[in-house]
Amino acid sequence: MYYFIVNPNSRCGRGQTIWKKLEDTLNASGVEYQAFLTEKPGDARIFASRLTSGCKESIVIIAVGGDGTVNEILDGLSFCGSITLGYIPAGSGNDLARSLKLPGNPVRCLKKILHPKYYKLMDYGVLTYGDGEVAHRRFSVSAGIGMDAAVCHNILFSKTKRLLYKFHVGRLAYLLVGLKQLMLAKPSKGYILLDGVQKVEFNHAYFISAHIHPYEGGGFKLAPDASFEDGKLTVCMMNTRKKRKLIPFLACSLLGKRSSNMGIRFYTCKEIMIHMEQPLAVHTDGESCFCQKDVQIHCISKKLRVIV
Ligand SMILES: Nc1ncnc2c1ncn2[C@@H]1O[C@H](COP(=O)(O)OP(=O)(O)OP(=O)(O)O)[C@@H](O)[C@H]1O
Repeated sequence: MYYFIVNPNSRCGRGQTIWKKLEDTLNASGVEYQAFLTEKPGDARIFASRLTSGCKESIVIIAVGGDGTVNEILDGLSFCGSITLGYIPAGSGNDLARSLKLPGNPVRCLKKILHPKYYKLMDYGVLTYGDGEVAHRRFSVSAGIGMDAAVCHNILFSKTKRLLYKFHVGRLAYLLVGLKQLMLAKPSKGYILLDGVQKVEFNHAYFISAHIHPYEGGGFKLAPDASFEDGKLTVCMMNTRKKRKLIPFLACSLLGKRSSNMGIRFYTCKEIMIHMEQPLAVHTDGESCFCQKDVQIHCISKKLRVIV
């Protein structure tokens, strides 16, 4: 039995069309499946939780949607028995699919899942935040604080994105929101603590992102060396006095090239504590974790079995 968790609203409604095609293929192939369609944010987490809590048997869950849908599913999983995750990208950014090199065609992706040849044990990250009540949120691709998260927050509630998708230029929304946030962005003082021992202070950080996979924000290769199988986070920190230095860095990232920008620093660690002097936007896989001054992020090694 295959369990599908589908976000019909992903890519501004394209998820619904993609699911129709997948349903036709599934019905024609005669495989046994059950589908759960989300109606609102948070539903994918509830479905994943219901399917896995207390389940000691092997289970295959297939996510149909964007990185946000995978994020919610991962966040809802109870690792009681053996869980295998299949993923059919139907979102706007699809950074996980890009990194795993999954087929762009949803039906081809489905066939790959129904006849799997390769599996990978993937790391995932956990972000911890909150002063009084501490909250945890898992992520599969990346988590960040600062400008990158502000872009994600803005995109989540953007009306322009929906309009641009109607004209098939949805990715332009990321660029426009990115430019707006670039103009608004203010650097912050603070420090990071790597693996509880290495403290690094900074005065002009625009964002700090911790990666399991190299991409973020719909194709920005912020952490080219990130590996999802090394049990570690690759941390990317943009710390510069000159805001204009962000432009060549982001342009190189979008082109998938390595930047020689002096303001960018990379670290590898199992866990990181980030302190910012003022509350800044925080995201996990593009999903909002509100504004925070302090967050902790750690990596769980090779826990999630994924069909690739
Ligand atoms: N039925 C629904 N209606 C409205 N929002 C939904 C629904 N189901 C899920 N969501 C929310 O939609 C958001 C985005 O979903 P998702 O990431 O799958 O698509 P996307 O934003 O198009 O893709 P990407 O994250 O790859 O850019 C998530 O925050 C999720 O909680």
